[in-house]
Amino acid sequence: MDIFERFKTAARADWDSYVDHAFVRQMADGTLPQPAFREYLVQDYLFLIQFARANALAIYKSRTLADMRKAQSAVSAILDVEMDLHVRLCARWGISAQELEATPEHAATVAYTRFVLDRGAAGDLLELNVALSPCVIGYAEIGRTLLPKISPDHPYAEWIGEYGGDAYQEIAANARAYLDDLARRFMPANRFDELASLFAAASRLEADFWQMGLDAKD
Ligand SMILES: Cc1ncc(C[n+]2csc(CCO)c2C)c(N)n1
Repeated sequence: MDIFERFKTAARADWDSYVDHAFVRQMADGTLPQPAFREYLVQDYLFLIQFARANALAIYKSRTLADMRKAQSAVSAILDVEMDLHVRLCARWGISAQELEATPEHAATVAYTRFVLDRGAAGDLLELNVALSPCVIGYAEIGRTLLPKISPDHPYAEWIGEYGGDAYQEIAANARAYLDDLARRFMPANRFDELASLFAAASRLEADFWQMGLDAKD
């Protein structure tokens, strides 16, 4: 069992509240109201900006060039690829770049991203990567579960195809292997419980992020 599987098992209820959230179920069956998805998209843009900062923090927390390069490639993936993809997806949903820039962060966005940045700032490279892992790896799990259930004309096919597709599955598999490597290097047995509760907290904050979308009023 790799470390990610051990965290998931220890945090089962919180993990399920995230990957099996009502937002995800409604996205899967196509009943998710469009305003909920739009609210999610706008806040996810703001989330990604902070997520890039958290990966930049991982460069600073690294003590080897190999670790610095891992974090650097995550930063460039977000800044050079993911942000553009996201802005284009938003445009197809009628959300302009100006609207993305002008919208303030929702409390759920602030809570999640600043929690990750704070734990990362106070802790070591492993702690920061544990805080980031539900985000990176959870989306691959959700995409993989949803992809076989949808047809190409499904309203959320593009989002599901992105995260369920081979390219993203490989990114997440690499992140999972890297987390395992970090745990082998930096996690004595007596650190497991503390890191598992950090993993559980990040999973709950992901669930709250979905809930923010569902609570959106048009
Ligand atoms: C709330 C929220 N959680 C996770 C992701 C997934 N995610 C975040 S950054 C990134 C790119 C990794 O290189 C991916 C896939 C998201 N977008 N929004």
